[in-house]
Formats: sequence, structure tokens, C-alpha cells
Amino acid sequence: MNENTPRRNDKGRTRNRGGERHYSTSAPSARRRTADPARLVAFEVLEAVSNDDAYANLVLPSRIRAHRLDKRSAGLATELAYGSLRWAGTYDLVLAECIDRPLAEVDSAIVNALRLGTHQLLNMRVPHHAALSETVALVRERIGAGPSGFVNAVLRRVSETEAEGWTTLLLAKARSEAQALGIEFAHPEWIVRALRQSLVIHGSDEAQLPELLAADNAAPAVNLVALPGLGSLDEALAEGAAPGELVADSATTNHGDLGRLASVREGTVRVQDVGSQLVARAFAQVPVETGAERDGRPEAWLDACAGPGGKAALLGALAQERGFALDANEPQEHRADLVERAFAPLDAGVWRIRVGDAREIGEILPNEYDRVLVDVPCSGLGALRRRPESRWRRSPEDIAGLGPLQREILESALKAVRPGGVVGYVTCSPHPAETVAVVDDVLARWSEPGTRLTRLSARGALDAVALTPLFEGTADRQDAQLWPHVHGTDAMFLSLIRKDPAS
Ligand SMILES: C[S@@+](CC[C@H](N)C(=O)[O-])C[C@H]1O[C@@H](n2cnc3c(N)ncnc32)[C@H](O)[C@@H]1O
Repeated sequence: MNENTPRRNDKGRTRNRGGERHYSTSAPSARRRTADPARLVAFEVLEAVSNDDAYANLVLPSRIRAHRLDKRSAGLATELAYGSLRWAGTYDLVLAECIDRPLAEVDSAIVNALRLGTHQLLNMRVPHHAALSETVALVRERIGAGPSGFVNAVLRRVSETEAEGWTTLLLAKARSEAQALGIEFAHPEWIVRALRQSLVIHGSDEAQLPELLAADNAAPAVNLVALPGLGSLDEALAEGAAPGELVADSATTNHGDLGRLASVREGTVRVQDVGSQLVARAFAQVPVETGAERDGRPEAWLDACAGPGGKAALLGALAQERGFALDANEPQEHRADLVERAFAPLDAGVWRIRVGDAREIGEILPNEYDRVLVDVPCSGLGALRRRPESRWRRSPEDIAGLGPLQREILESALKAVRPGGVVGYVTCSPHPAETVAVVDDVLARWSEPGTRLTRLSARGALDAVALTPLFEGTADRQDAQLWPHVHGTDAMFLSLIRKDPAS
């Protein structure tokens, strides 16, 4: 293991084991004058995230290409950028202890450089003198000679205390257990509270919370799906992917360059979280009572929030296998284009794309579909593993702001489904305000004449398509919450609701 290779502990943190405690003794002229390209890339990613609201996972690859980093430097840049973004909230508390004015008054580029330096000092196996001199060189080159002295002084103060010492010091100041867990595992307090509430609501022991928070800090494996009837995993398996253990036609890979696989290029094998695969298959397979089978009529399916097309591609393939048809709705043109691209391997007659608002479909096409999937716009708190910056960017107001839209989309879907048909309500968020609260509210105020709503066992439906049981002992509960620390998936939520004729 080289000095820059991070090791992780049980909190998902990388650790500085045996990091050197001395500072550079080299003469100023021998110290690094130009910034290290890997650190420059990480700094540019942090800047794009703070200044342009960019997503780190989208910016990072283009920055790595622009600076022509080799594999090793690209790995270092990734760890530096993702780690600094993920731990930003905790690092800011450390920095606040080392600066005699509020951090909010410090230029944001300087704060980003300080976060990068702090990550190297407290969470990576970078020798302290290297962490300091590299960060100072970066600041001198990108921000200016003046701030480099300030950064040097602050990072020296950070380096005077070990990571464990900082944790102890910050925890002593925590006002609540949730805040303490947030400091220890790099989550905002409000998210810690929401996750705890969700565990409890879904019948899990809240003692799992540290494990869940740690799972959010670990990089997820890349999951593949071979579109049923269209794709084969043979090529991926030959390239070292391992067969998926949770769901059919899936594989897990650590292979960086998936574009090398012809099956991925042609779209018959796709990258998709196992949680998404499971909910799409459970939705497609749960029995409906619309009489389609009895009447020999092909089922009509709708994916009402389809962009960018991950679940729609899998649903389209499943529909094609059974001679059914899938409509995909998406209001944003460019995302609708991505859905169309995802449908490329399918027969043309199987799918149609509608560019529009799902809230209108219930009125325009009442009782039209046998199955409607609503994978509603949500906070994405279930995918924190993939988006290191999002936990600090999101706020409770976002959740409140999404609530009316989520309710209206679900209501519209329930109008668009035929009596006997099923609506799948899905979020990539475990926040109870986006999951059970939405379904509870919509069911409570349902008033379509001649119909009533029945919540089905989504857990049972998921277990029916899973290769190993997911909800042993609790499969009779209605709504299903998948968890990264239990299932190794994103924290997807699924509720299945059938619209029955009122008898
Ligand atoms: C969580 S994403 C769906 C992900 C998708 N199902 C997949 O698996 O790739 C939510 C989608 O809903 C779309 N959306 C936003 N407002 C909408 C609305 N009023 N009606 C329908 N879709 C909407 C967003 O543009 C976004 O593409």
C-alpha cells in the first residue's frame, strides 16, 4: 500500500495511520513550487461544486481527462475530492476551531483548499509535511501568495491534533446524540434524525444507525443489468464482473472503463443499482386484477417519471418479453431524449415517449393503464454513497418543497390506472416525509367515485423477484425500504397500491 492509499475504518472513514508528525525541513527553494495535478483536479471539483452547483461525479471525469492524470493520480484525485466533499461539515467544525473569525467570512476558495488539506491530514495516509506543502503550493498557484501563509498557519493548527483527538473535542461540544453521530459520520443532524425515524418506521432497530451512516460513506460497487431477452452478461463476466446475488440478470464490477464492453455500448447491458432493478421487477411482476390476462389483452404500462430511463429500459425489456407495451413520460426534453436512447435496443412498437407533466395524465388518460410506476422527483437522500456533496447541499426545506409535487403525481397515477391495476410509488430517498407520509396522505384523501385503494405488500413483491430473501420475518409489512447497510443497495423505497372497484 503506498502512502496515498486510503484505508477505511468501520465508520467508512479513511484513516491516517502512522502519518508523520513532522513538518517539511527542506529549504523553501526545495519545497514544491507548482501544484500537484491530482490536488489541482480535486480543488477544481470542489470549486465547481461550490460555485456552479456542479455534481462531483459529473465534473471529476472531465477534469481528470483535462489534466491527463494517470490511473494512480486519478485515484488520488477521486479520494481527495470525494473525501473532502463528504466530510466537509465535520472538517468545517475542525477549521472553525483553528481560525479566529467565522468560517463564513473566509473566501470560499480558501475554505475549499483548507478542506482538501484537512482531509489529507486527518483521513488519509499522506505525511503531514506533504499535506501542508502540497496544499500551500496549490493555494499559491490558484489563489495567491497572501492566502498561502494563512492556509499554512491554519493547517499547522489542524495537524497539531490527531483525528481521534479532533473527534473527541468536537463530540464534547455536541448538543444531541444526532449531532454527535453527524460529526462522527459526516452527516447533517437533520439527515441523521430522518434516517433514524425511517429505520424505526420500517421496523428496524435504530441501533443500526451508525452502520447505515458508515455505509453512506463507502463507495458503492458498480452494478450491471442485462436487459432480459436482449442482453447477455457473458462479456462482462469474462472481463471479471461477478454474477449478482440479489437479482436475476445482474452483475457486480469494479471495472473502471465500462465503455470497453460492446454490450454496454449497444445498451443491452446497463449500469443500474440493484435496488432500482429490484423495484422495477417487483412492480412489473406483482399480480394485477384488471382482467387483461383473462381477456387476452396485452397489459399497458406507464413509467410516469421516466428520465433518464434506467427503470424504463428494464421495464421496456420486461414488457417486450411478455408482448406488452410501455409508455414513458418525462417533462424535460433532454431527459426524454435520454429515455429514447435507453429504448434503442427495444422493438419500436413496444414503447412510446410522452413529454409532459405526470400530474396531468390522470385527467387526460383516466383508467388507461394496468400498471403505473411513479419514481417521483425526490431529495435523493438514498443515494448519498454516489453523491458526496449532496448531504450538505440538501436542506429540510427541499423535502417540504417536494411534498406537494410527489402527492399530485401519485394521485394522478392512481387516476390513470385501471380498476384492478397497480401503482408503484418509488423514491430514492428513505426520508419518511417523502415516502410513507406521501402514500398515507394520498390514500387518506382518495375520493374517486366507485374505487378504493389497497396497499399491497411491497416487501412480498420484492422477495418474489429477489434471488435471496430481503425481508425475512417482516415480508408481510406493506411498504418496503431497501438499505445500503443491509441490502447493499441505494436506499430505495417502494409502495405498491392497487385501485380496486368499490364493492
Ligand atoms: C427520480 S427521477 C426518475 C428516475 C428514472 N425513473 C430512472 O430510473 O432512470 C425523477 C424524474 O421525474 C421527472 N419529473 C420532474 N417533475 C415531473 C413531473 N411533474 N411529472 C413527471 N416527471 C417529473 C424528473 O425530470 C426526473 O427525470
